[in-house]
Amino acid sequence: MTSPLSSSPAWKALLAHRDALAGATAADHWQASPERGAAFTFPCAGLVVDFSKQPVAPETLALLCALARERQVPESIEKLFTGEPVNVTEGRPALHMALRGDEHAKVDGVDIRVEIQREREHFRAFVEAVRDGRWKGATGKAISAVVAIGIGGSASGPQLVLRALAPDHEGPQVRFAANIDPAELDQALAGLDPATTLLVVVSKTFTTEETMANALAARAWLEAALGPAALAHHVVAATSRPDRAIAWGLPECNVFGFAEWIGGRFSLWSSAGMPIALGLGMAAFDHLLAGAHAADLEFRSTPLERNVPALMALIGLWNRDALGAPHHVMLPYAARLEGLVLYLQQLEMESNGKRVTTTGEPLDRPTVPAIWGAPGTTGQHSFHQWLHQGTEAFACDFIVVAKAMGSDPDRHARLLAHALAQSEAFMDGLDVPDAHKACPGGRATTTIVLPSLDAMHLGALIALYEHKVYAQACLWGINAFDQFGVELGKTLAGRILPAVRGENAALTPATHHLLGIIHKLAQSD
Ligand SMILES: O=P(O)(O)OC[C@H]1O[C@](O)(CO)[C@@H](O)[C@@H]1O
Repeated sequence: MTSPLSSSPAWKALLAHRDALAGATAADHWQASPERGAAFTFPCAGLVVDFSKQPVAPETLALLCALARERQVPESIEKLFTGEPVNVTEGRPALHMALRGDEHAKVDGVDIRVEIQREREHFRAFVEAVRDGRWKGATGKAISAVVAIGIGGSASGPQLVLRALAPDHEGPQVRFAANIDPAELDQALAGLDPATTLLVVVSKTFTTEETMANALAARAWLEAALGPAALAHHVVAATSRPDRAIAWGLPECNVFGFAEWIGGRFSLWSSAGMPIALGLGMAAFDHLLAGAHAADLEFRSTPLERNVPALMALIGLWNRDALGAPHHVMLPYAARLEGLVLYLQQLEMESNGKRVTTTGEPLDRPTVPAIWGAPGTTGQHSFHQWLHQGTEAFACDFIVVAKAMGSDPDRHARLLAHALAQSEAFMDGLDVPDAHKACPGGRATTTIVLPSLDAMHLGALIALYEHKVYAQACLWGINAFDQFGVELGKTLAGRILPAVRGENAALTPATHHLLGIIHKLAQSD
């Protein structure tokens, strides 16, 4: 049984400390200690993370680290890296780090490095053949476009990375189709020539409804133009169930495997990252892995007091559970990091959106806050009003890139000025007599600075958040690696579908009522 946080002596000490702080904000702490910048800023894997605008005093960090020790976070980190079955409900390890470093040797007594190496070589040879034109389509033409079909963790990582890095790399254009809404695949295929298009079906399970329906439709599009024999030249799969991909009709050599102990939302480092490697090249893919590996090494070996992912987790817990902030807003000040918000929503909310402990007892504290956001400066003209003058408590992460991206250093300077201005405004607010114009300030923010937006630093950034999520799960005593909550909707959709199609199906009165409205409107002129 995992003991509840509220009975923990370290947690009680933190709550007493919170009460003693009497609502002191980061601005108050800055006023008391103008040197605090250096004390609350830490490097990690080439990034620099500034926690100085968080409402924490040195003693807060010390107490949070004591809590982490009491909750055995260092031991849990070691369990993660040594391949213990930290995914307790599914009885398996979560060893995505093994895809980006070779110090993780064994699962169930078997040396996993051999299989990882074999899969990576198969993957590398294929990616290079496609990119240099040796891989030919059914009519002898090289591939110039890739359509990646997958959803959730089988899409959002590659989408994030490609949107961030494709402008700096040559390669085939890569499009995505995730949603079962036919509009999405139609749009992804629009204007493409089947003879020069490669379909990459990414699905850990190879059963996900959206992916399988889209894959079938895309296959029909291909075969209508090139005939059934084209499949072997134009479709590949990345999956942990190669048997299913082969049964679906793919030749074995077109199927790129990855292990079952790689969770979907942690899979971009595996063959599920195929769209990344095809779009950017193997060198960039290797750099992405290297950046993440650097973050892994630091997470595993740095003492808690300077361990950035652990501090992100602890300060997140402080804001969520001690100060009661139900929102965590992600503000990448880089248009090319647009995909980060959706990616982090799945990573954090699918992992830690839980209400029971690893042993099934109800939790006595709230878990992950709602994760949402948008790139700055776009979001400034949308929800920032709510952030500055709304009534809800939130914490926020700024992600900024120091070196200019794009064609115009001056607009990059303006972008940075806005990031700095927002972070200052959130902390200091505006104290004026006109209540309509006053901003309370006192908002908690962390700023993560990337020297430049490249594969290495992006890999490190993603790994920081992965490890934050795990450390936070350890603090709450929950399993970050399952997602049983998503199953209910899938089962119900399967039951309701016949009725939507006009066939017989038992519906609840409420669903019957709503479907009646939809059917009526669908038939109206
Ligand atoms: O890769 P698969 O098996 O198609 O699953 C896609 C996604 O569906 C989920 O299982 C549930 O949304 C995610 O965890 C996963 O990333």
